[in-house]
Amino acid sequence: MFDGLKDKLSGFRKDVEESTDVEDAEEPDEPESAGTTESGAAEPNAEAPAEPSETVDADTRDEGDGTDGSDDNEPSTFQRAKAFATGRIIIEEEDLEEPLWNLEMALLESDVEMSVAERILDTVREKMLGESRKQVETTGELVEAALHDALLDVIAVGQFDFEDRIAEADKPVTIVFTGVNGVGKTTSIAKLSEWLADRGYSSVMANGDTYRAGANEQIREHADRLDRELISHDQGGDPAAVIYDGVEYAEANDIDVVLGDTAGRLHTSDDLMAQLEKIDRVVDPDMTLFVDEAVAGQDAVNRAKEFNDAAAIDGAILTKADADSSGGAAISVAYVTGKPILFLGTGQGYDDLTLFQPEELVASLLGED
Ligand SMILES: Nc1nc2c(ncn2[C@@H]2O[C@H](COP(=O)(O)OP(=O)(O)OP(=O)(O)O)[C@@H](O)[C@H]2O)c(=O)[nH]1
Repeated sequence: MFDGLKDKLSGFRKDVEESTDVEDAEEPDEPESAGTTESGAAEPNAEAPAEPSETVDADTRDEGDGTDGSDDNEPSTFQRAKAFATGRIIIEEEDLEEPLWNLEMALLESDVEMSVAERILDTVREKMLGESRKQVETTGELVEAALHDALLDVIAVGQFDFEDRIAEADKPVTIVFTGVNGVGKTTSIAKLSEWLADRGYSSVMANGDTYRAGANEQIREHADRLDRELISHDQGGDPAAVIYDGVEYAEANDIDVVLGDTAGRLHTSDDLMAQLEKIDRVVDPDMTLFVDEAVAGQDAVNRAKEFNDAAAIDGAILTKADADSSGGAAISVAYVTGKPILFLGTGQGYDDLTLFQPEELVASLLGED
């Protein structure tokens, strides 16, 4: 999952390391950095000899000089001071120019939305040139920390605990699903029904997609396989009325959650809005979830924005993440809509629905797990 993006992010780390290595190699063989660094920080040890041939990552090796008698495995205060004094863990703006340009291109190629890529670059730049550089020991760690914060900043927008939300809401909880056809919306409803059952919540499906021929049969197959009740009306019926019947059924039968499908995009966003507004008026759903496929990349991001503009969504489910190498939609949807991704679809089975956890995704993208 998202392997292309993982490779590109590790490319940035290498770029920065190479760019700072070149700088080191070019440094003059004198301790002329004594005084004040470009950042204005005072030199902790102006006597430290410069060692221009060393790379950034070698700077914390204990050279056995015994200056402060510290543990062999720990970089000594002297060594940290020396690294700092010789500028080896200080990243200059110019060191970042080319790596950041490459990173921007890599993000855009991975279908990360433009404003999201810019936000990531701004955060990386700020973290790498800012105070945090003093707390890390190598360029690799600095890049890692900056990317971690920058990715989390965009991915975790609006996150809430879905399970808590279900647990705390009055029952039945009504969830309406919206999104274009063909992206895995119906399968996701079935998967969520199973996910809820695994956590002790019963659910009923209501087919508000009264627009498309064959929609009833399609969702019926899932309902039958999972042994769930399905509420449906004939094609051409009123979607709000179907979901209303679903809520009535849930109330009468002590069912915890109503999962209401809808017809997705109608002819215009006015139609869509009118449909969802009517559902809002008639059943006042607890959540409206937008479903799209991760593999659609930039198209999925644009649709998420469109649907959120037409009728506010509460969160998103990205399907087919198992088949997506780029990761652009997973990185971008929350930042662009202000609403969180709540689940990833990770396969065709009913169990292939994974709660979206920003920290875990970032760790996996950066190879930290
Ligand atoms: N690999 C993979 N396939 C998926 C995933 N989710 C759905 N699919 C497959 O995508 C295909 C379309 O799924 P459906 O749920 O039928 O999608 P749909 O026709 O868009 O449903 P509607 O949106 O209601 O029209 C099916 O073959 C699903 O098995 C997923 O997370 N990973």
